[in-house]
Amino acid sequence: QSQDASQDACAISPKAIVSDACASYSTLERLNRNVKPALDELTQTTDFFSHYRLNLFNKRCPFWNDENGMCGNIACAVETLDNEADIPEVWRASELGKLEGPRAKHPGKGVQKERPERPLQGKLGADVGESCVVEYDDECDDRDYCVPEDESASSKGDYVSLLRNPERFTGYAGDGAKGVWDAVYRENCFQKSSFPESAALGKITTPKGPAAMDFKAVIDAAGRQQALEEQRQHNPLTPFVAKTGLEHEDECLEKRVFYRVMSGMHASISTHLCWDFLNQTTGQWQPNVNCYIGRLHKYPERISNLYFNYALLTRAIAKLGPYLSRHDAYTFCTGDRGQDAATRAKVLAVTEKASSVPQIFDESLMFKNGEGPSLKEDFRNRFRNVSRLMDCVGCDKCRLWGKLQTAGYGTALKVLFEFDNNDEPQPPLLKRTELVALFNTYARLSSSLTAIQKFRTMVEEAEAAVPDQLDQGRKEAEKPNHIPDRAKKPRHVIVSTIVSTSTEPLTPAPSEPVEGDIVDDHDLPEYENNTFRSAFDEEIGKVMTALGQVWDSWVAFPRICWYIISTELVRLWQFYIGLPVSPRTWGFVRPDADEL
Ligand SMILES: Cc1cc2nc3c(=O)[nH]c(=O)nc-3n(C[C@H](O)[C@H](O)[C@H](O)COP(=O)(O)OP(=O)(O)OC[C@H]3O[C@@H](n4cnc5c(N)ncnc54)[C@H](O)[C@@H]3O)c2cc1C
Repeated sequence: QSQDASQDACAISPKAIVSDACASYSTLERLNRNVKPALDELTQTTDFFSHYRLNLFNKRCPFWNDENGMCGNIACAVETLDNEADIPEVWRASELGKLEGPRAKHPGKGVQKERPERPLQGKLGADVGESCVVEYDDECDDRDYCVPEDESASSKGDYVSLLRNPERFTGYAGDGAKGVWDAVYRENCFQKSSFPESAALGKITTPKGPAAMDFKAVIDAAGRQQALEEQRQHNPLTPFVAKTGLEHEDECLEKRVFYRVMSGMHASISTHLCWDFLNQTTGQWQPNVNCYIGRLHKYPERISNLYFNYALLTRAIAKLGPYLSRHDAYTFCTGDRGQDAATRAKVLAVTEKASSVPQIFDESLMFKNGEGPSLKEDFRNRFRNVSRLMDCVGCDKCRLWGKLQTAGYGTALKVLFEFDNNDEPQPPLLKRTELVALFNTYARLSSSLTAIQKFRTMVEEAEAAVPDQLDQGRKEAEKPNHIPDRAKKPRHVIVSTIVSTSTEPLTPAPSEPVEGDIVDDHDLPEYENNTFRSAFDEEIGKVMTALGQVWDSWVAFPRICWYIISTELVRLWQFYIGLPVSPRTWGFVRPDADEL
């Protein structure tokens, strides 16, 4: 397809290229409703796609000493959840972040050669056909966007069950988590002129090499990111305006796409942790609207990036369909033909549905014009650095999903940019881990889209409920950012009944309305502290009013005494000289409860 034709096809607005994906929000939501059942079926009912191999424990963070950021140690847990000692052990951050279920080690080369029919050394569980899970060692490819899992580790890692370790709230927060996100966004600083190629983070080849210095070299760029963030905070609360990444508008498409992929991944993780949030008061897993408002609803651009990622992955999956059906090399369960055919059918059901919206994202526009071609290598190296950064995530479950999702996006980029490369007619074959990561990342985005829609409904319901109860004028004056008080209240958000539109696996709908939130105020994100601040201000206001009343009564006291004495003297005189006595005009009255 020609570039001009695709530009026309994308021309949904005068600034067509800025919107980057050629589909509206509602089109993507409709598509998601169509694809999601098949995608859930694939990722939740097949052994092949519900187990992932990764090196979770044997790789150290190559960029800094990450010991302080580890959620496994109690210091991190105390940092994120105050009074942790008072919380039952199973709800502590260090526990929530742990992996569950049996794990099996990747077989060594010798074992693979000797006993290919029964390759795993560990046990994954009775229901798992091992031949559907194992991955044979493949050579790495220059065209990879992620670092191979065994790059710096002696072990090839473990297979873990994704179903037994859902992505959800873990309590991982504080400097460790923030440091990783900051470093991820710093990778977006493509500054070829001021950032020499030799210092590019993508050139890091050894852990603990020049990387730490390079991070310092780009620290200025973080200031710009902060400025953008402040700019974002002033966005009006209209989450679905077509205002997609405007602050990146001056950048070329490639740089914008890089930022969007990172931000969209971050938004998806935030969505899942808000949707599957642990209420430590009741012990229930449930959506936390307040968390959603603070992390996503107030930032339409983040939601837009999430939708952009959905479009990007949809395009990659659709593009992969013909390759998966054509190439015999893709077997999903070696040694079990029946299961192989069943899994293949489920894969193709997803790729077929994903192909139902053509022109969803046009990758042919990337790395073509201007500085585009020279950016490709840089883009790939930066993406590899992000995948290395995932080893700095100090919480097992978060690291699992962080690694899986970066690998998933890396695979999508590989499919988009390397599969029809005219210079290299032979497309690279995908490894098992890449396929599993790609489809599970797509499933994550799919769940995020569903959760975002439900969250939006909850906020709308909360907004609609407020005018009945409050005077409209007072409400507008009191509501910062037009978020209803009920929706903003930090510790007592009532989650209204969730309208279920699909067989959403993430939805732990509460049986009855319960209060949300568990984090203590000093560690709360800004949005939650804002509400604490307003409550504090309100209390101070009441104290000041009370002090004013006490002061007024002290000032009035001599006057009141004089009034009582003088009227009583008049009444006494009237009585003494035989006149009718005037009725008493004062008395002792107890204040009622409201006045107190
Ligand atoms: C790879 C990774 C995986 C994680 N997985 C989990 C998990 O599974 N469960 C869990 O409970 N926690 C997880 N965390 C932690 C979680 O993402 C947050 O870091 C944590 O909840 C603290 O949130 P926060 O409000 O301080 O801001 P953070 O989410 O840490 O964000 C840091 C800063 O980045 C900016 N920002 C936030 N969102 C976006 C966005 N979408 N786009 C652009 N900028 C943004 C904001 O300026 C914000 O202040 C993970 C962290 C990482 C690094």
